[in-house]
Amino acid sequence: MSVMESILEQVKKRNPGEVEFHQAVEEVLQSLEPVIAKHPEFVESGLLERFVEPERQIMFRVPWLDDNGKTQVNRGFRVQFNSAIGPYKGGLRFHPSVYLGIIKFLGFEQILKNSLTGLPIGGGKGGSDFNPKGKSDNEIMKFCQSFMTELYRHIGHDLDVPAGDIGVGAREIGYLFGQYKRVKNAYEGGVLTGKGLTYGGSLARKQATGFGVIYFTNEMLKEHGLSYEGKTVVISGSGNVAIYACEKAQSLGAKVVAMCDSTGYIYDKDGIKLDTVKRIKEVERKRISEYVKDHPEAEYHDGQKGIWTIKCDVALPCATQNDIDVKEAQQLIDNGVTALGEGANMPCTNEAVNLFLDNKILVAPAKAANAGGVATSALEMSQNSMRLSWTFEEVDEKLHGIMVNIFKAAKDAAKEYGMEGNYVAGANIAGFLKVADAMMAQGLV
Ligand SMILES: NC(=O)C1=CN([C@@H]2O[C@H](COP(=O)(O)OP(=O)(O)OC[C@H]3O[C@@H](n4cnc5c(N)ncnc54)[C@H](O)[C@@H]3O)[C@@H](O)[C@H]2O)C=CC1
Ligand SMILES: O=C(O)CCC(=O)C(=O)O
Repeated sequence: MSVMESILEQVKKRNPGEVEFHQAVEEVLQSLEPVIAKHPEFVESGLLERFVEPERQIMFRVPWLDDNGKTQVNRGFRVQFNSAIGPYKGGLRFHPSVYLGIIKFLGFEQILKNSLTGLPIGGGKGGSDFNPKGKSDNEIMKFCQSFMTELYRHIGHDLDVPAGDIGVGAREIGYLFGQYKRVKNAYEGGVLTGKGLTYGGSLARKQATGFGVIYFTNEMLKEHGLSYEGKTVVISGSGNVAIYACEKAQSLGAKVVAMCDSTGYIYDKDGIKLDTVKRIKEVERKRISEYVKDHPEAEYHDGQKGIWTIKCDVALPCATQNDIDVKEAQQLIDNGVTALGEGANMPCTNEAVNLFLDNKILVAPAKAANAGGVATSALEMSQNSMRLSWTFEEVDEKLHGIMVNIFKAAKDAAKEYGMEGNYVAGANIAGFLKVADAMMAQGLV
């Protein structure tokens, strides 16, 4: 049994049933085979065994009263995975599917993603199995207050800095920040990112992940003599990442023809009218099916997976994990897809990614392509420390520069390790080397 196989076996044994975490670890370990061959000291020092084991995992009860005065109990999580290069940093996800395995896979991916940004941030992730869908504002606030009443003792601007993810946007961050300030009796702006603009948030954070996906994929397309101009694009999701990926792709001349939510997808052959999607999702918080009321020429279809049967040049999964399996990947390939940009975290199964790569489809991996969000969170932390605010253009320019650098790092690492054009392996290797170097320097901790 190889070193990597035995580490993966150990991960499966130690974390039974946490299939998403196993999947994320397996994918990364595979890419690191050539790194280990070049760096036997990583094996000798047991670095990989430490790399796949979170530094700390916190699970807690979150009791709250619903609008009927009934007690509800959810479970809260924060996995502080790796602090070799900076304080733990990563979002909070509120979704009924959340359990320790999901948070652990997200925290693990966050280590490498945050390293790729070139900024001093370690990896962590948190969340709850709380379902915000259908809850009143009052219930969301009560839940957030109860969640923070426990979480506050585990976070801090030099310790662990949460932000948003699925189900956690500006509204939730506001309630979480308010409660943190109250229980700590201190205004510590840098303890959360994704804050509102009136209390320490950064311009362009809202747009950053989606814009970053397009900046990264655009670099990848350019490298292969292509561009977004005139390309047909399909985007899964209609949340924060999907909306701003759509906006930037459209501004580069692409035609985005489809988007979805967890119930179904819309197909507008003339191009999605993004203002309508923003109103439905950001203001009214309704279903994507509402779109066809404004645009009867468009189609709505129940079931979200059907979106991948639509012919496109570029596919951008921006919803959730394992959205694209082998079946959907094959449909995209048969329909002539050229490039895939992962906006969501781990939106493709490992088998689907390998199928794309075997068919010479360009793949922009999530850890690199969606790193613009956390990078801009780190820029928000910098502004909080300096007690000043940059303009939208300043932040956007820095974000663009970061995404260009990440592409170059992934490209160069892939080439150096004999896998030219494989940005999946390149991103894993480039992200890992920095963390591994810091872990070696810091000794057995
Ligand atoms: N918000 C951020 O800054 C970042 C988010 N991400 C990732 O991007 C993805 C989307 O996150 P956000 O846009 O922030 O969340 P969001 O809560 O704003 O939107 C989530 C979207 O995904 C859809 N969705 C959720 N579960 C689904 C399912 N089972 N099937 C189909 N669609 C589903 C929702 O309907 C919604 O359109 C997630 O994988 C998240 O981890 C990655 C980097 C940063
Ligand atoms: O902005 C952040 O700190 C985290 C964003 C996030 O959760 C992610 O990159 O997946």
